[in-house]
Amino acid sequence: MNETVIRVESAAPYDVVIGSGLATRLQGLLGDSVQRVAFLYAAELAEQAEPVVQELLEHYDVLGLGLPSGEAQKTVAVAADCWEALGERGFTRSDAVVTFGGGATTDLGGWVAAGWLRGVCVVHIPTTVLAMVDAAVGGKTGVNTGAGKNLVGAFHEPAGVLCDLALLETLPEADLVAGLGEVVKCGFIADPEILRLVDETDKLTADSPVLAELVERAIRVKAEVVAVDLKETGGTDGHPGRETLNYGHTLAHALERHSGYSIRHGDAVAVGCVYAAELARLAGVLSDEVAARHAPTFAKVGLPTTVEELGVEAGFDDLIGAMRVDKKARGSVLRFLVLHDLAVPRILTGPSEEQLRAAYEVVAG
Ligand SMILES: NC(=O)c1ccc[n+]([C@@H]2O[C@H](COP(=O)([O-])OP(=O)(O)OC[C@H]3O[C@@H](n4cnc5c(N)ncnc54)[C@H](O)[C@@H]3O)[C@@H](O)[C@H]2O)c1
Ligand SMILES: O=C(O)C(=O)C[C@@H](O)[C@H](O)[C@H](O)COP(=O)(O)O
Ligand SMILES: [Zn+2]
Repeated sequence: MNETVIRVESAAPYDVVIGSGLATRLQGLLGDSVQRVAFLYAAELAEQAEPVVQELLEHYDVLGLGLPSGEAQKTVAVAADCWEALGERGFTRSDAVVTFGGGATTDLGGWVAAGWLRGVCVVHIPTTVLAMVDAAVGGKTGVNTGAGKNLVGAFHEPAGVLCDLALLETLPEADLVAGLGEVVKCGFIADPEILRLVDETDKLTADSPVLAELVERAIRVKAEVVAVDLKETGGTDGHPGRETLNYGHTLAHALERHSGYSIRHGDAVAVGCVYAAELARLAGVLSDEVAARHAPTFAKVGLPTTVEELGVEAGFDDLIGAMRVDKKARGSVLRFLVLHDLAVPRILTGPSEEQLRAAYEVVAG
């Protein structure tokens, strides 16, 4: 397969490489001064990780750390265990972390790298669609706390991201579909061609060329946004900057927390985007037509579009508390990323409780 390289033009630019059999790229990304590499991998992916481990063993002193499955690894305790292991092995600032797994692993592993000695080199090898198009790119790292999702973390950009599409062959269909939640999100916030491709394609599988194009397009959206506003301080000319990537996430994160993290992030994002579209329509800033395009497009790839389809039992009052710890909130004022049109993202500040509830009725199911 041909390689595609997308450069993230941030303060310390790095490449996102899309291709197959990319392990041999690691040495070039890690540089010559690295002696020790902590290889943080989703333990259930030990077999898929073997070629990467062999490559690392040829060049480095490797500390393998297998992590719990999925969201269970995104805790302060798991990160603390990793830091203890790095300490015992004498990791210095010239050593590095390599992650291998889905978004939960790149978030946790990225934060371990961000925290160790206040920041060491990290390279991500994402193994899910979601991690390739979103979590591994852009340097947001972190873990969950009792109050909610991703509440502790740091911005810590990788030295590179290696997206081996062949790894998607073992990804369960439900996880592949969930990853498309973030891809369709990118279609609405920035690249409507994504929506056209989704509307015109019947089934997206791991080996489909359309999937490869969607992955590439979504990475380009993310790379462009984080290059101009890494730390989410805001955009210019009314563009919300990095907060754009948070479309649908205010409700999504609250639903994830309420479910005890038993639902997939990408599924929750799909419902959250339908909610944000309805909220924007009720606030009078989005047309009926664009709002109505949301649910069918997410549903086209097999994503849920109501809370009922997500399998979560929650009323509005069960969720509003968690929505208030959303990072876009300021004091007691909620701020939502909404659209004024396709690819025209804006912030909606302080919608009324009546609007928040009315929009929820539409997605409740
Ligand atoms: N930092 C960011 O910018 C960012 C962006 C989006 C999402 N996220 C985070 O990413 C997480 C969701 O990531 P996810 O959807 O990748 O889920 P995940 O990391 O929980 O992975 C889902 C499951 O798939 C398994 N898996 C991964 N790759 C596989 C493969 N190739 N074959 C077979 N099984 C495989 C994992 O081990 C896990 O059990 C959430 O915690 C979310 O908050 C972060
Ligand atoms: O990269 C970003 O910025 C995003 O908002 C991308 C989201 O898809 C991702 O889920 C992110 O982790 C959410 O960020 P958070 O700051 O709300 O935790
Ligand atoms: Zn997300």
